[in-house]
Amino acid sequence: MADANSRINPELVLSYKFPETTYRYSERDAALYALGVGACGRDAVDTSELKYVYHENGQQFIKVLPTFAALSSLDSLPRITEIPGMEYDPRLLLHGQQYIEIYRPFPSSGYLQNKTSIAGLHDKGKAAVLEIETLSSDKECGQPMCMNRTTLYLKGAGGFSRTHDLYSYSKGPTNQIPTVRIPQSQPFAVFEDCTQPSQALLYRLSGDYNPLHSDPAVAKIAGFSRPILHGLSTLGFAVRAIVKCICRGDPDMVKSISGRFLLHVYPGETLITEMWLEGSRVVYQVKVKERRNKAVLSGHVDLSRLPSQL
Ligand SMILES: CCC/C=C/C(=O)SCCNC(=O)CCNC(=O)[C@H](O)C(C)(C)COP(=O)([O-])OP(=O)([O-])OC[C@H]1O[C@@H](n2cnc3c(N)ncnc32)[C@H](O)[C@@H]1OP(=O)([O-])[O-]
Repeated sequence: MADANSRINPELVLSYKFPETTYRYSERDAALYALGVGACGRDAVDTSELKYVYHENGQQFIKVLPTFAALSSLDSLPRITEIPGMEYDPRLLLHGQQYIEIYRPFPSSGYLQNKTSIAGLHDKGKAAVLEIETLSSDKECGQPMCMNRTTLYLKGAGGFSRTHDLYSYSKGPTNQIPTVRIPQSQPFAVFEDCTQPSQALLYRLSGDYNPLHSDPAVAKIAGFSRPILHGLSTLGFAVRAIVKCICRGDPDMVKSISGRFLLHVYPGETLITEMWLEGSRVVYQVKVKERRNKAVLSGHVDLSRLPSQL
């Protein structure tokens, strides 16, 4: 049920129109982001990852990781505090899911135009689930670059339905990402990676300054023993592992990404990404080694093609 700080009026919320925004990024932003999702974190001369942070071997531009596409939508998210009819406790907000479609590889710098809308609102009783969709296009030529659907899980903000049936609105039939079915078979590949104790402090410089990831007092109020890692950083680790192990290091093969955050990650923990191939779809799950291999993220990544030597 809703807590004292929460009250949601679905009609008012759904009538809200986000203003269009722009997002300009440079090669420095792309490199900083790559470090925030662990590129070269274990090996500063990793030949398959230097390209994300450095002009390796005379390469003219750095390469951009596919999950960088999620950053273009971040600007609109703080606006949800301004949505009329959307009263909730922002300290209890968690990132529930992320879905990204990539229409063209991101160049190492760019200028994007964002159109954002509400794609879903659901009453889960103990929580409200809000889905925000952002279509990003190249500001100069108008070509679509990517689409992000961000699902926010607002603890304590449920209980706003006016009938017995729980309120549920979706712009499309499949907005919410169901939990993926993890195959029983041995994974095709497994990749282990360490997040750094300072990982969230580094990742936040890519644009998500929520104090849940940096302030011990705020983390305690939200129910965590210390600041937790951004969900999008964990997702970045997972997709980087898939690019490394399945795409043979080619980030441009990634067409779409979906992920559901199942449990928080503490910076400094070890992430084990398991991957299964189902045609050109990679089903994956991420576990935390230090917490008895508990699953923290699962989802799938669709590839435009498979590498020839798989
Ligand atoms: C982006 C800006 C801010 C960034 C912040 C961060 O990075 S925070 C760091 C990154 N994020 C994190 O660290 C968050 C990690 N995740 C968690 O802590 C937990 O999964 C939880 C608290 C989100 C939900 O746990 P729980 O035990 O309270 O939930 P339950 O199993 O009892 O299900 C209740 C209902 O909700 C549904 N539902 C469930 N999960 C999700 C989901 N993820 N997503 C969407 N929906 C979800 C489920 O289907 C069910 O609906 P149904 O089927 O009845 O219609």
